Formats: sequence, C-alpha cells, structure tokens
Amino acid sequence: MDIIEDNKTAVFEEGKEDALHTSNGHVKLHNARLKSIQDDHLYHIALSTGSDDLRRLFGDVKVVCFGGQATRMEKFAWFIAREFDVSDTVHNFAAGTDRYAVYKAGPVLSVSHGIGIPSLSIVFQEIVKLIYYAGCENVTFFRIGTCGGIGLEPGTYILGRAVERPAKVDSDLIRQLHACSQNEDKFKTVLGTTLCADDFYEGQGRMDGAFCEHEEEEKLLWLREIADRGVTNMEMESLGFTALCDRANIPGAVCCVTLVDRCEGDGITNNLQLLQEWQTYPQILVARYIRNRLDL
Ligand SMILES: O=P(O)(O)O[C@@H]1C[C@H](O)[C@@H](CO)O1
Ligand SMILES: O=c1cc[nH]c(=O)[nH]1
Repeated sequence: MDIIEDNKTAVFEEGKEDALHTSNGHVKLHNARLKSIQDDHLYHIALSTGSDDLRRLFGDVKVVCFGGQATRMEKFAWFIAREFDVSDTVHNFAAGTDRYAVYKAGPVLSVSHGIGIPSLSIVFQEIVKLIYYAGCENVTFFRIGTCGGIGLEPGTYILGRAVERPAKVDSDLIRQLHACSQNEDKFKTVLGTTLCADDFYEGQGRMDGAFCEHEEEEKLLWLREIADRGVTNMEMESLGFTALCDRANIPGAVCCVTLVDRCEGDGITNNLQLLQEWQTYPQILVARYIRNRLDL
C-alpha cells in the first residue's frame, strides 16, 4: 500500500522502496525506515506528523514554488491568494524556526530556501516528506528566482563517497512554462542552460568580491566560452533543485529573472523598486501555468 492512513503513519510498499510515483499520483518516499518513526519532526519547517494535521492543512497542495528570500515568497503567496481568490490571508507555517518560510495560498505552497544547494536541499527534503505525509497528489515543483544573465561538481557526498545524481529537467514542463509567455509581456522569456555556481562572487567569475585573482579579459573569455556552450544565466541552486526533483520523481523546473548582464558588468543595481518588480516576472509566468493547469 502506498496511501497514508493517517498523519502519524506513513505506509510503505514493502520491498518496493525504489518504485516512484504511485498510481494515484502520491509522491513515493525512498526511505522505508521512516515508517518506524511515530512522530516525524520536520525540524526546519516547524511541523510534525504527531502534532499537526498535515492532511487537513496541506492535502490539497498541487504546486510548490521555492525561492531564496522569505519576504519574496510571502509576497508571492499573497499574489496567488489574490490572483486566484483562494485565500483571505497567508500564514508562515515555519515561523517557529526562523530558518525558512512556508506559506500556503489555496493549492500553492510558497517556500523560501535561502542561499545555495545545502540550504535548498534541507528544506526540499522536508517539503517532500510534508507532501507525502499530507497525501498530496500530482504535485509540481518550481524554483522561481533571480540569476545573472549570460560549477558545481555533479553529485554530493554521502558517507564519504561521491554520489552522482543526474540533474534532469522536465522538458515538457519547461515547454509548457515557456508557452505561458505573452507578446505583451514587459520581459522576454527564453529557454536556456543555467550554470549553477557554488558562490556568488569568484565562483561566478565576478571581480567585485573581497578577493579577485583574475583579469577582466579572462572573465570575458570565460563568459564567452560558457555562452558558446549554451549557458544563458547563472545562479546557485538549479543543479541541486533539478537533481532532487528527479530523485523524488517530482516534475520540476527553474525559472529565474536576470538581474544583470554579466557581459556588461558584475554589480547589481541598488534600485530596490526595480529589483522587486523584476522578481515578479517569473512569478507571473508560474501563476499563468498554475491557472492553466488547475483551471483556476
Ligand atoms: O532565490 P534567488 O533566486 O534570488 O537566489 C539567487 C541565487 C542565490 O541564492 C542568490 C544570490 O544572490 O540569488
Ligand atoms: O548574478 C547573479 C544574480 C543573482 N543570483 C546569482 O547567483 N547571480
């Protein structure tokens, strides 16, 4: 059985822990040991199977959107609540920890992930467990964020050994999202390859960090080289996000707005109003996807 009988008991299909989605669209966890945990604390998001009625609170979730900043994700939740008239208010379920923010607006969860893959992967795992315990069906994940226009080694270390996981993107989902762009948009939407870096400054070839050991010419050469290989932008989570979506067998896509053209410079404008406006562009696109998909 792959269904959840109640909030405290996760039921696993014995001997088939590696099977992916169940036929009814529930996400399948890949860790049969969880079945022996009577009260699973989703520590970083301040929820638990023992004290929270996860099915009632989150059972209707269909789309989870992740992004770095807590306030951006709160605004996104309000935007969804108003746009689709699905909620009068939004509440941060993770407020108790002050690590991440988890807002819900109707069938959409809006989650902050902080900076970088380590921070993202912690909240990602707890959100996957949350939607599992809540019995959500056919859930799609997006990262909506920011990036610089124009490595991280594939894999991670588990028990001291390098584990490689493919960072596959859901090409159908990406095409569907791209099709949500409109000619009248104030922004251009492009499909491209994202370089995922381990750092914002030297890791992205910037010359305005506290340290810099390369020259402008070397930087431009590198930017040209990666652009020739199809790279259109760089940020800091896409590799982990897509690899984790693939591992969890959850359709996922990354949609980021560029804050700077790296061929022109490294600094990001300090015009906060402009930055706030730009950050809504991927949200607008994903909201159109949600409207189409959920018929809202
Ligand atoms: O959440 P966003 O998309 O803003 O995250 C990008 C990548 C890094 O986390 C951060 C660097 O400024 O911005
Ligand atoms: O240049 C940028 C902008 C946002 N986020 C990044 O990681 N890089």
